[in-house]
Amino acid sequence: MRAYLKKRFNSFRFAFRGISAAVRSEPHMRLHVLAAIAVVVVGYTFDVTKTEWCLLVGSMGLVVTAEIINTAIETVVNLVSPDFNQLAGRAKDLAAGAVLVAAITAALIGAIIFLPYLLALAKVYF
Ligand SMILES: Nc1ncnc2c1ncn2[C@@H]1O[C@H](COP(=O)(O)OP(=O)(O)OP(=O)(O)O)[C@@H](O)[C@H]1O
Repeated sequence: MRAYLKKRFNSFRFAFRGISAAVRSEPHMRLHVLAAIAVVVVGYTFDVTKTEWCLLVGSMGLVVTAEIINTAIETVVNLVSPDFNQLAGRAKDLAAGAVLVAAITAALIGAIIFLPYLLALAKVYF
């Protein structure tokens, strides 16, 4: 039982080490984290509903997850194919494409949620 718990604990430790490595090594990852903090601040400011929070949290999780997987793919490609190789390039382009799709999806969800709040605020002031 003790060995089992230690193994599970180590799995979490390695996973957190992976997240930390992505944040430290990837400028894009730091941008996603900053964007997520901004979304949380704006969400609190507008007092968005629970359903809207779920969509925002889901979107942020999607983008950060995609970026971590992209970083993992880039790392493996660099390991197995440090020299130019068409397939290596395609693998990296595909992984980067996944991040872009996740980011566009998150941006659209953010716009759908926040635009009505922003328009209501604009009506009060203008
Ligand atoms: N070994 C390779 N062979 C062929 N093309 C490559 C190779 N490495 C990179 N490329 C091409 O260059 C592009 C950029 O690669 P790079 O490793 O710099 O990724 P990046 O998106 O700039 O990563 P980062 O997130 O670190 O900024 C890839 O998407 C791919 O098209």
